Amino acid sequence: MPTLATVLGHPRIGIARELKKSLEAYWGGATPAESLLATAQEIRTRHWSMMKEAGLDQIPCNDFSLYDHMLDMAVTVGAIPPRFRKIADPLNRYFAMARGVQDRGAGIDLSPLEMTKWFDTNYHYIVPELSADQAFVLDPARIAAELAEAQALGITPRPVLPGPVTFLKLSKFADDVPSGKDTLSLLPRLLPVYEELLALLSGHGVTCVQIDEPCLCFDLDPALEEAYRVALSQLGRAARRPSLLVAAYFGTIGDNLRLVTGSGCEALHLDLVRAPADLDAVLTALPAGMKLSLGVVDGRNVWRADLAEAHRMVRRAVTALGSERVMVATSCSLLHVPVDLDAEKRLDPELKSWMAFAAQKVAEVRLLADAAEQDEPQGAEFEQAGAALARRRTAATVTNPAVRRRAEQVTDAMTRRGASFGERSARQKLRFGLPLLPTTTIGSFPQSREVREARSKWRSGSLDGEGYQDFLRAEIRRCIEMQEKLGLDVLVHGEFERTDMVEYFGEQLEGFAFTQNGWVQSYGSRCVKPPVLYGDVSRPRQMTVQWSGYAQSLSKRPVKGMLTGPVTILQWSFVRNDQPRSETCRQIALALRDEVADLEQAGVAMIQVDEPAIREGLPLRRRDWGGYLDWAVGAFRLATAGVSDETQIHTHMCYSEFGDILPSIVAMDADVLSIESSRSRMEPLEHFRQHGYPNDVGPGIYDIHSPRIPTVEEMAALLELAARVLPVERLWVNPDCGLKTRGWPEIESSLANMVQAAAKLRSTYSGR
Ligand SMILES: CN1c2c(nc(N)[nH]c2=O)NC[C@@H]1CNc1ccc(C(=O)N[C@@H](CCC(=O)N[C@@H](CCC(=O)N[C@@H](CCC(=O)O)C(=O)O)C(=O)O)C(=O)O)cc1
Ligand SMILES: N[C@@H](CCS)C(=O)O
Ligand SMILES: [Zn+2]
Repeated sequence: MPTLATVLGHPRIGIARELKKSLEAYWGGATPAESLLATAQEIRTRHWSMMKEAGLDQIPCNDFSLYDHMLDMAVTVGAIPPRFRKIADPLNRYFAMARGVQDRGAGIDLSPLEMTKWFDTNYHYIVPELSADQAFVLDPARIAAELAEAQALGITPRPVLPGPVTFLKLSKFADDVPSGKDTLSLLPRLLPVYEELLALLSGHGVTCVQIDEPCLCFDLDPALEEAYRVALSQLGRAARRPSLLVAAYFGTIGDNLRLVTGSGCEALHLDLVRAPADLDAVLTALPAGMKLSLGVVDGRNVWRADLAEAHRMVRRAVTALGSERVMVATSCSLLHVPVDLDAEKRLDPELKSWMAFAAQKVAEVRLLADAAEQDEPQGAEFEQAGAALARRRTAATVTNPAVRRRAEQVTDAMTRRGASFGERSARQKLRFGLPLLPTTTIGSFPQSREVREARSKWRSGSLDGEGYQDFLRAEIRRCIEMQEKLGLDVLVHGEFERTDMVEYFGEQLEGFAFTQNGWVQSYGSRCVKPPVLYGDVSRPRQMTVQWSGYAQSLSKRPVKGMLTGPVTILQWSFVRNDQPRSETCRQIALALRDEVADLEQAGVAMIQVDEPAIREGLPLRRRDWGGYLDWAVGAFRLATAGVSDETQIHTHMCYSEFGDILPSIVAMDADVLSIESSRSRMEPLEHFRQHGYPNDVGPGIYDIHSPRIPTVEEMAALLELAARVLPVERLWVNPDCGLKTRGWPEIESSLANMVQAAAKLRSTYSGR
């Protein structure tokens, strides 16, 4: 049998974000469920047909989702939290779990499930919420329907399931379950449902199922290791089942390899882009008869594969195992890359020749599988790929000698503020004269339809540069007036000029390129278009001074300058893979350092440098954390430490648990740190207390992910909790994150309540 070609999953939003548009139309009541379901089916059909035509041997199914694949699995195994069970319609219930429901007239207020980062990616999954005595019941309707759809197209579908251990490890218990209980304890109850599902799939003619177990790339504690031992061998022994491909990705499987090799499962997938050294280890350890799927085409980036290098790996595997035991695959699901490079009409042709999106990666996988028997791969495709790579390695557009010289000259002193936080804080207090518990926001205000339309008109030429600038200045003015009216103490300009907090900065910097359709799902219907960082980074002009400077000129209150930090720009871009990420990050930091200096020079006395992605960038293995955190914290400090002691540096983080990297957050030495904390009822602050976090903190008290308007009382209660944990003199009052996804009326009410909540606490604490 020849070497098979496959991928681990496909993007699902559609090249023109059809799923996003259809979802939002359905949620807004503009279209019925049937039209959403029809769009979803069209997208699936198009993608399956494309993969079939490209000649993939096994094609993923059940990797599609209307919102999120972890939420889908929760529904499939019947993990529906009690508060949603009274919603009879399955689709309404599904979206209620994802987004919450509030109908004040009807007295309904259901908070959604939590959402958090999917490993070290910018994708957010819905966290399944389990009860202490959780029972699991199979609901195979969706999987079976999707399978039938795929089979009707004449393809060989390979259903993809989040594996039972990863599913439980990434789940949480509901708040009323006493802490200390491990979700893995539910494994004995969950496994029979997986067995039942496998039997059902087998009955429907499925020959292979992909069990996604990216948690195999973590360091396993004894409980997790035991869970793997039990789960994989129990599934391996299951009586009636298709063959099982256990997929580990996003890192090295390392020693955890033995948990799969000893399991009785038929195949193992490894991420050989992240962990090329795993190949040798697996070739000696793989039991006779077990197949190996080689993740040699990068599912996390947009660069064309080094086909010669990938081919060498395939050859090593084929020589050791025989071609029938080898599959060629992408390193992980293609969820993290855009759909088709051919749709890009404006990219520089040379840069484009270095790149590959999902459709091109599918072709690369096929090509490599076809060449598996050849010692020297032949053909135009291999030659073209080699030539493009050679040109990329020597391209003048990639290297900027001045940037390199400057990066080499960075000194430790450049990463240190002049005075200690205590001294800086005293000077800043004198300068700003802020009240106890100062109120502020995180930066963005609604990206309304008008804002998006104005930008769209400017981009298409129907609004000229001056008109667009006037429009943005009017938005800023309105935003400043509104914040003054609400009584906020520290203002922001509102970020109306940004499409996105990374794309905007990429657009201002040299070394980045942009796509027209390079959308990647971030969560639910929300997408991002990561810029492509291909060369040395420099700042040809000021990026934000005109907006922040203008905003500051409108008010006597301080207006925070607003930048995205170097690690977040790096993390949320498609980054060059021809030099270490640390080097690229340092270049971005230097460009930001210049912007920070210009803001300060322009009279902007508070500057916020957002780093929401710092935790996300953490490698899966703990032994790699120190190296990453050193350069990541160093880059933030390099970007921010050039200012005077009287200039106040803020930073902001969200979407992640920060407890385990607190020493590094302390080392960032920002004067003020705002964090997301309202949904977890200030839980993160306990870590801050334990570690003695020394600088100012703004714990979010307003959940901006939900349209519901928090009351004065509930926000005051959250502040009260915060004040019990940290000194009130070091607390700020703010929402969890930016307000760009919200509407004006709801934020006016919410912020008014937030200001009142601060006033309430201020009167309690100021006399003490
Ligand atoms: C803070 N977050 C971010 C992450 N990653 C980023 N790269 N950026 C982030 O901000 N990761 C963690 C979180 C994730 N959160 C979000 C929140 C919201 C979005 C979001 O709303 N995305 C938008 C796309 C934003 C954008 O680029 N907009 C463009 C294009 C707008 C558009 O669709 N235009 C229309 C025409 C105009 C119209 O009529 O409306 C069109 O092209 O058809 C812009 O503003 O110009 C989304 O739509 O999903 C993402 C992550
Ligand atoms: N300043 C940004 C941070 C988002 S994480 C915003 O307010 O949208
Ligand atoms: Zn945020």
